[in-house]
Amino acid sequence: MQPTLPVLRQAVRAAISLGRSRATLASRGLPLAHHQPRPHTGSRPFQPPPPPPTPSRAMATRCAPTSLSARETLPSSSIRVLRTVESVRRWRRPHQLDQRTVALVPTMGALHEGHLSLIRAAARANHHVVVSVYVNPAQFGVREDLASYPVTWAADAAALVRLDRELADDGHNLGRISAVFAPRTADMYPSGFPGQEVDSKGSFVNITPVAELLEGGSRPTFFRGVATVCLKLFNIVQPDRVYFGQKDVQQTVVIKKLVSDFMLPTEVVVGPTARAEDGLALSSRNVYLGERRRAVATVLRKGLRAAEDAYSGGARDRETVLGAATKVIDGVLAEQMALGPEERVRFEIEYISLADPESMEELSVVDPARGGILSGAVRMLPVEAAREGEDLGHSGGPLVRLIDNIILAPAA
Ligand SMILES: Nc1ncnc2c1ncn2[C@@H]1O[C@H](COP(=O)(O)OP(=O)(O)OP(=O)(O)O)[C@@H](O)[C@H]1O
Ligand SMILES: CC(C)(CO)[C@@H](O)C(=O)[O-]
Ligand code: BAL
Repeated sequence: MQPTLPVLRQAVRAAISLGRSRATLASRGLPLAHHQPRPHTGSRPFQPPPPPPTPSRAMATRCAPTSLSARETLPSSSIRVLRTVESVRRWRRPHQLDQRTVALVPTMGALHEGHLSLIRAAARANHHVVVSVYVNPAQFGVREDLASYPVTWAADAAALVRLDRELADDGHNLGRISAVFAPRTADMYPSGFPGQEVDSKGSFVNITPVAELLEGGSRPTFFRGVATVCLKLFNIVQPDRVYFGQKDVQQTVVIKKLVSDFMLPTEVVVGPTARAEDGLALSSRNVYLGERRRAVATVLRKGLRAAEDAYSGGARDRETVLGAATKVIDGVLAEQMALGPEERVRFEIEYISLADPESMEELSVVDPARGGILSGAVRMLPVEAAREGEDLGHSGGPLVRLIDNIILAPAA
């Protein structure tokens, strides 16, 4: 049975006014989008590491050591492909001695312009850029669809080679892409993969309370997995700088705390959110929307922009700032629900937040000297009735969860 407009409206309001991390309508499962691997067309295929297994302790410890050529590179490029901790350490050592700066851009692959913008920023300011491509099972909840997370190795390799050429041709960069680090789970979790359950035992990094809020409320093991894998990556690569995207704003807060609380000798650089022309934040998951849902997926961005406008217009209190977002989101919902099942798009706002930029705690009033973070998550529900020949997105258009945010900068 599908929720009625008033019920959906009420859920949006409830989530906003209570600052909760889940709307009451939202179910707890978080299916991630499915993926069709793209065929490789090049003559020297980039051999990907095995796709992420559905991890189990037994599987992670059973994996055989990788035996690959010592000097593997991406096709037609000098970009080294490093697969083991030891190979990164060997690559890294001379750069420590010759005082060349090394930047790390951690990714889960399925590269898009957002990732590339981070790599460009890293190349501008560092001698060497290492891009890690690793779908970290520990940050996926047990009900999330780790097995079908997009894995596009050949396309990622081609994108990195293209970008590296662009960086070489542009005289303004200090460095280029020197290496891709694509490890296996057995290498990243040498004691055996600890599992994805909330009560899994293992060596974890917990950055609380920030990791429990908002995204962490919806995805209870998410930031534990992110902080743990990032600490591993930082220890392996020993980067002078690490680059993260503002799109995952709470992740940047968690990483900054990780770096400062564990005295890691690296600088955290946050790159702006790369967006499509209509403002939708680029995300690996957008390909699963299909044209109909893609057109409405900007609803979160529109709501956040309205809240930002309210703030710019002088509003400081939560009700007025977030009320502006609710009004816009309600309007989009009303428009959609007036349409028939073959035309409309259904969505659920999971949360809309106005939070402190350092703690991510909800604010009732914004102190302009500190600023704030407007953020939200929307669940784009599968279409109810497909039109004849309609392209519903990759894998038939599953539920897609999207996030976005706007930083309310502190007054100068
Ligand atoms: N649109 C974007 N603009 C800038 N940075 C981005 C953008 N999208 C992702 N990033 C950053 O790229 C890094 C790797 O992110 P990730 O590989 O998870 O991509 P993603 O598109 O966010 O995928 P997902 O759909 O799983 O959220 C993170 O630091 C993330 O914040
Ligand atoms: C930082 C990260 C690569 C850790 O797996 C991931 O959370 C991501 O892609 O944002
Ligand atoms: N960009 C965040 C990675 C994730 O959603 O798991």
